[in-house]
Amino acid sequence: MWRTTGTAVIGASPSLSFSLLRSRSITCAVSRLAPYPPDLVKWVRREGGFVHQAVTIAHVPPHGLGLVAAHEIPQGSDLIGLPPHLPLKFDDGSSSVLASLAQRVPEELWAMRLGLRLLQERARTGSFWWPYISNLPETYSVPIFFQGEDIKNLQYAPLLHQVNKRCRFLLEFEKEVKDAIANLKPGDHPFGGQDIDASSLGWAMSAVSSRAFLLHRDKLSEGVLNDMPMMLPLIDMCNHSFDPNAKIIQDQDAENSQMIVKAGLLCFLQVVAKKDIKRNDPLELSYGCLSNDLFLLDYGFVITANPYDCIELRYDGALLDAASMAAGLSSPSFSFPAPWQREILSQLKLDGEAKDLKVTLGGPELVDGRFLAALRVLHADDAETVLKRNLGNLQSLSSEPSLGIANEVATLRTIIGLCAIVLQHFPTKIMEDESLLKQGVSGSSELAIQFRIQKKSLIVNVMMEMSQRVKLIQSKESATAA
Ligand SMILES: C[S@@+](CC[C@H](N)C(=O)[O-])C[C@H]1O[C@@H](n2cnc3c(N)ncnc32)[C@H](O)[C@@H]1O
Repeated sequence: MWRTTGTAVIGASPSLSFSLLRSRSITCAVSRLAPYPPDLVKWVRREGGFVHQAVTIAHVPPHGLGLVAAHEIPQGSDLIGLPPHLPLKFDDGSSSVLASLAQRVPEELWAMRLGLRLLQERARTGSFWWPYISNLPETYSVPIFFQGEDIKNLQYAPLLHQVNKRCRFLLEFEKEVKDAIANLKPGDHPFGGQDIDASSLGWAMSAVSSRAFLLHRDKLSEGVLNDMPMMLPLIDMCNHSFDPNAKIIQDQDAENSQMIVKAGLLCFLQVVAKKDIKRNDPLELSYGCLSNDLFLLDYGFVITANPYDCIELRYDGALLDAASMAAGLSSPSFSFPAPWQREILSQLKLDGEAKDLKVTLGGPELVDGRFLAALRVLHADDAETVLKRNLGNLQSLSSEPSLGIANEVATLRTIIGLCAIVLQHFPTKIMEDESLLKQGVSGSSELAIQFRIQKKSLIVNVMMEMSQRVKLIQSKESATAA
């Protein structure tokens, strides 16, 4: 039953630290662990679950497999209901060795904890979950499996940092796992005597991060719902959309012991149609309002024009001085704010002991509120006017120019200047990236290039949006003056 997931190659590129390169191609996303896995729909029904008669598993290029409606399904219909014993959770049957290994996994890499459990079931002969596990993809297109060169090709430091952190963790965790299981008796071995390496750990972590759902498990004593990641067979065949036609419903009523009765079956949770679904439509869920960084890191894909994508910047006075000079503004004061301006920067947590200098551009807000307020304040020279204003209003792009037209234009032009500087720091231009894609590249290179194109497009969009605002403000001003 156990199939090896390839070998880890450390430091695949001379300039980048780590990658868990596999020997297999990552583009073969549809290839499953077993060549002919059992029918998942039949298994779920046999185990007491409910599957709408129109729900089928099909190829949904380029997303791999997905659920598709074989005929029309009206809004509100029950699509899938799972009984409580079908989800794969960490606690079921996990040994003490597994539990102590799980404790060594940092909170942010929670997927690795459930991944240990998945590896345990993957190795167990006759596992109850084999019909589910055998249907899982054999490989994942997440960047921990990219060639070192493709990690570098992402061209975006915050993501490079995350990828390297994950790779480093997996390589260190491999040693911890090997040490923990080295001298165990065969009966105590959590992975049935199988060897575990960074690559198999990476496979399990990616299987979980790309498929698990955080669900309410039980209410703590204070009545607070405790979230727990679970793998939901069949439901996790749904692909992602920001405008999904299906949603997951879980009964949150503890008195009701988290059960829903559907079609005479006792279900732990269910998927229902949010809209009327047409014949051949894919059934889609929303994985959340995530940036492309998270989609790529956890799921191995990138969304074009993702409204939740953003770029992370570090608030830096010298950089902002350069940005306002690039925008043609004279005497910038970002590097040496006046005491009253520093006081406001501290309130915005962009100065002082509790400072958090990470700011963002893009996403629904377009410009990070704290950052926008700081720019407005630092372009102002009259403390009295600024101190009369509400700090909340200063953080909003939608409000009227709160510190006057000249201040607003200078603020927006500084953002445009900053965007120009950030764009210049990317080693390639969008046009070059697009022509590379046209030439044809490997699956991981394509993802890396798509990712950086999206980051650059986002910056261009912010620049365009800011320029439009400048024009609008100036035209309003000249109309008033006329
Ligand atoms: C929960 S699984 C969905 C089932 C999966 N397509 C399969 O073949 O098993 C999530 C994975 O599906 C793919 N996927 C889902 N939604 C996608 C989307 N909107 N664009 C690209 N790939 C998507 C990605 O490979 C992702 O890691």
